[in-house]
Amino acid sequence: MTETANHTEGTTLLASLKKLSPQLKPIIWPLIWGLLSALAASVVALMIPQVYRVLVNTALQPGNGTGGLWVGVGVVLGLGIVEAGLIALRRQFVIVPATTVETKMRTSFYRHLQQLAVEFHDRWGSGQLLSRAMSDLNFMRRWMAFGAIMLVVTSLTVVIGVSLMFSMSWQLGLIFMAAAVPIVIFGFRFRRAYSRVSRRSQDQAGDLATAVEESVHGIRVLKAFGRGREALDAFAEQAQELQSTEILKARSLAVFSLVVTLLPELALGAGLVVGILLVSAGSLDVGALVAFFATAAVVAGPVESMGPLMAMTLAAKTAIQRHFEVVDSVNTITEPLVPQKLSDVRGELVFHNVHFRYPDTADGVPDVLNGIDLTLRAGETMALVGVTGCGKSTLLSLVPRLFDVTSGSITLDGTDVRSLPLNDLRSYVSVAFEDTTLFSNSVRENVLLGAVLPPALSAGSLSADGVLAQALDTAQADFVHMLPQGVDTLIGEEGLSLSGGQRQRIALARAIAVHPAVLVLDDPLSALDVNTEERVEARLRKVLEGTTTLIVAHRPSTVSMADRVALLQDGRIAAVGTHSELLATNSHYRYVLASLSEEPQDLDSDLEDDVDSESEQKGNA
Ligand SMILES: Nc1ncnc2c1ncn2[C@@H]1O[C@H](COP(=O)(O)OP(=O)(O)OP(=O)(O)O)[C@@H](O)[C@H]1O
Repeated sequence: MTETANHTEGTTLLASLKKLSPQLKPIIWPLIWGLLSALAASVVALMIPQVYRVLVNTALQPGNGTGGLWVGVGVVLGLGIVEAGLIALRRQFVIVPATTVETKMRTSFYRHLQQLAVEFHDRWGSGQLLSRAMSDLNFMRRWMAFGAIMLVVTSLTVVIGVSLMFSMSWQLGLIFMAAAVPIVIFGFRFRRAYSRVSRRSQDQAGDLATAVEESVHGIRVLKAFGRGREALDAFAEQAQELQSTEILKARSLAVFSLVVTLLPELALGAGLVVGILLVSAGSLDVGALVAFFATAAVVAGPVESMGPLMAMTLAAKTAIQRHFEVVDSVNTITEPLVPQKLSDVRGELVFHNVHFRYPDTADGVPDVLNGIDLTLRAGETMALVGVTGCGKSTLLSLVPRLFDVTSGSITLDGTDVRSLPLNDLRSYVSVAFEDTTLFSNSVRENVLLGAVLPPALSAGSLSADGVLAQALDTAQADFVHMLPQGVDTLIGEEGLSLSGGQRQRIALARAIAVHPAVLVLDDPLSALDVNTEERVEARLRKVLEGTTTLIVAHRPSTVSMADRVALLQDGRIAAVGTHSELLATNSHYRYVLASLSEEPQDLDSDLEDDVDSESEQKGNA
């Protein structure tokens, strides 16, 4: 299930701006200067018709010399240059502050996403988060730097311009104003309809981004099952829905723009007739008539831009809402109020009557974990066994607090894991999952992701290269040395493709490189062939001596490397003992073991073995 639109319709623009105010505060002065520059540019533009008025009434009158005319032309030219300069100044004032705010908001959005619990990410589609991090913030920046300023300036320009028009002729001014009444009424209706459709289009764009992300991520599955056609059809349908919304949005804006352009034009047409009648009746001079229409031409620009500016403002309002829906999401995995420090971590891990249920579990369904009591002695390796779906991965995810227990507690050396600072806990507990995620980085960076490296390492400890080599060796990931640039080869999504087994071994090396006190392994060897697994286990046993290890086992060979085995059944630990003890005494254990899967094949690893043996033979020859 993915979260898409938490519609917060009814939120006013003012409320949205209030949310944005902490971000706007530091740049308020550049924004004000930008606004003043834009306003000054508009005032200068409105002064030009007044020069025309003087020119028509004086310099252009018969008998006057050309001197006044040239002065007038010079003034108009000068005002034009000043107007252009002021427009450039507005950009200069706002560009850097607005992009700085955008970058800061994007970074804090990303930081918040990282801090939010896994439970949040389970609910939200990645495309929704992507579109909020990218296009919504882009909208906001463009609105801050341009839309908001121009909306204020445009409104003021219209007010000043219309006042000037009234001062030249109140009759013509009234005719022009008559057009404003239907525009205002229509504007209110437009605002409500456009807000709704703008929200829909931004949400649909997010869903579409999720669809692209999912199909790119799962391209192999789609191809293997020949479902490309269906995926394309579903995508095309979604894209068409977005297209319909965009058309609706554009139509709504087009109608509004038509109204705000057409009505003033009609009013001006009527005004021209009345104006000529007024001039011929001697109650208006020609200069004032010329200036009236020149001012109307200046005012027409801002009036026409009202539609797009309103649309931009409403889109920005939606973008602000969408942004804060994520930023205001409460992090359920929080730092302890009174953090406790562990001075020397031994690694004794105890589960005390642990209960857990996923937040969206239906009423009446029992807890996934229903009273887990389990003790892992410091340094011991314990395998966790149970039928599929019984909650093994869930149990493991509670140790590094990817989820928190619903009740009960988990202690590390007697301290509740919820009392430890999260960073400390996650440096004591290292995890490798069956589904491996590698980042678009070099092998080196992937493996050393969580490792504590010099100068933080104490004297006598391994260098970064030493840690890397040891981790790769333990995880039997020596194949990386055969990659084009060795450990500096780019892997992950944008790098070299690796086999499932190779990916698992790098992920295992990453967990080992941390040198944790507690290692939590969620079936990380599932894609390895038996020979490689045996070699990995032999190395692991040596390197991880003294490391408490909890390993989910799906194969008898994994179970056999453990000191003890815990059997998970119906949300509880049904039995704990050595492999042979449980085999002898527990029928459910025998049943689970018998149902464990056949050994998978890591074909690349076989190939590596072939290459290894070939090179050995060549070496011997
Ligand atoms: N994020 C989640 N939200 C809701 N329910 C979940 C979530 N993850 C797992 N579950 C449910 O919790 C139960 C236990 O799942 P879990 O993955 O822990 O089992 P498992 O024993 O590790 O299974 P397997 O051996 O197949 O890996 C399952 O019924 C599963 O559907």
